[in-house]
Amino acid sequence: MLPYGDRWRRLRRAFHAHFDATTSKEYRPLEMQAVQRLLRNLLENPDNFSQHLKHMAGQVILSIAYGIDVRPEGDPHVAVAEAVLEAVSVVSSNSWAMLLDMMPWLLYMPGWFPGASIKHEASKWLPIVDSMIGKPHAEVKAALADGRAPPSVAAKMILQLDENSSEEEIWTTKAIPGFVYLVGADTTVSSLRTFFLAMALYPEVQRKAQAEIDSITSGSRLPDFSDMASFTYVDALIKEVLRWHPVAPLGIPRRLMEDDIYNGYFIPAGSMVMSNIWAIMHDHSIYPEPNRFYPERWLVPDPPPSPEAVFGHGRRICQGRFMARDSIWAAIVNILASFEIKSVNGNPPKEVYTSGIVSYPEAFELDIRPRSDVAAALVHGTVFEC
Ligand code: HEM
Repeated sequence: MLPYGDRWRRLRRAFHAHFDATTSKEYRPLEMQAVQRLLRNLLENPDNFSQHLKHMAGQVILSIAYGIDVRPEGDPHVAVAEAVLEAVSVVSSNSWAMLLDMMPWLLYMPGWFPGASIKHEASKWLPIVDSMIGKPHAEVKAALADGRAPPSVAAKMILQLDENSSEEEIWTTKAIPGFVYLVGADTTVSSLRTFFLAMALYPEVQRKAQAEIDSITSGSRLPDFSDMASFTYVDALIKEVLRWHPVAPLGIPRRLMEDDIYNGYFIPAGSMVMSNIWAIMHDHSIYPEPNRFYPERWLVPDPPPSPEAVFGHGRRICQGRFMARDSIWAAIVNILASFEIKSVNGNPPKEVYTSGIVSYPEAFELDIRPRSDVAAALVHGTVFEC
């Protein structure tokens, strides 16, 4: 994570140009394409739903960031990116990232020094990160030189470079598309796994949402972005997915730039501060029965504040939130329109989450079937060929 300062501001501005509310809408066709592939995968192999979610998130991000048309199975770019995510999740779940942030000198300690195993860990995964970022970037450059590069964030950024571009500007064309995968894929997968878990645990919510979708599509087509304003209950369900188990329960750690006093406590400059997003989203006085998955809480005349805080706040608020919301929306409405999600043999999955910066429901099994023959035919019929 870059410290606050001019370089961070420039990076954030560059990111914003590709992921603000307006530009993010340009990615909707790519998101829908990945969702349709997800539906097909769920139809063919429902037990592997978790893997299909990873593939979907990978497809969305690699196509937006690099214009990569990922293979339906065994795509090498997705495989490398998944290895990186695995490494990131190991590092964050062991609190190494935080440890390193607090004590960066650990990197310079000899291997026998307590805590210095982080150096060994980092040395294992840094080359993988490098290959994840460096390889697709080189491919885009080569494709641009041949005049056959599809539109992508990387292509747009490379084309903006000229002979006067600084080292930092060149680095940014690599950093931004790579960063999108690092922060975007895992978070999207986590929210969608939470969605599956909630649907198995709260079947009456699932039924209500499906009834609303059917009332708009008559069950004769799959929903698309033009239906977005028509869904009220589904909208509330998605807010509840984000609130019920926030993807990053303690946000991303921040460091104080100057001394501060909060509630009478003196906090010196340089202290690390965490935002307890989980506590904000489980405040009894604002969200009664906070542990219950209850979309109706958003449908009263004076609803609670929307769960914006799950994306952080202030000058470091999540920059991918517009795109993330669209991907999650497209996946959830289409899954609800097409599939029945149930516990296996009436045994509800356990609501157990991993720790780490990004938190996931631990592995669970589901019984996922098409809602009808018509739903299965729609899934088959509308998949874009990749
Ligand atoms: C459900 C999905 C997501 C959730 C819940 C989420 C949540 C968060 C949170 C809590 C932060 C820390 C904000 C803070 O410190 O106040 C963050 C930062 C960030 N997110 Fe997301 N995120 C999601 C998806 C994405 C996606 C898809 C992208 C990229 C397209 C993205 C890009 C970023 C970036 C670039 C930052 C760092 C901002 C900075 O430090 O300046 N996120 N996200």
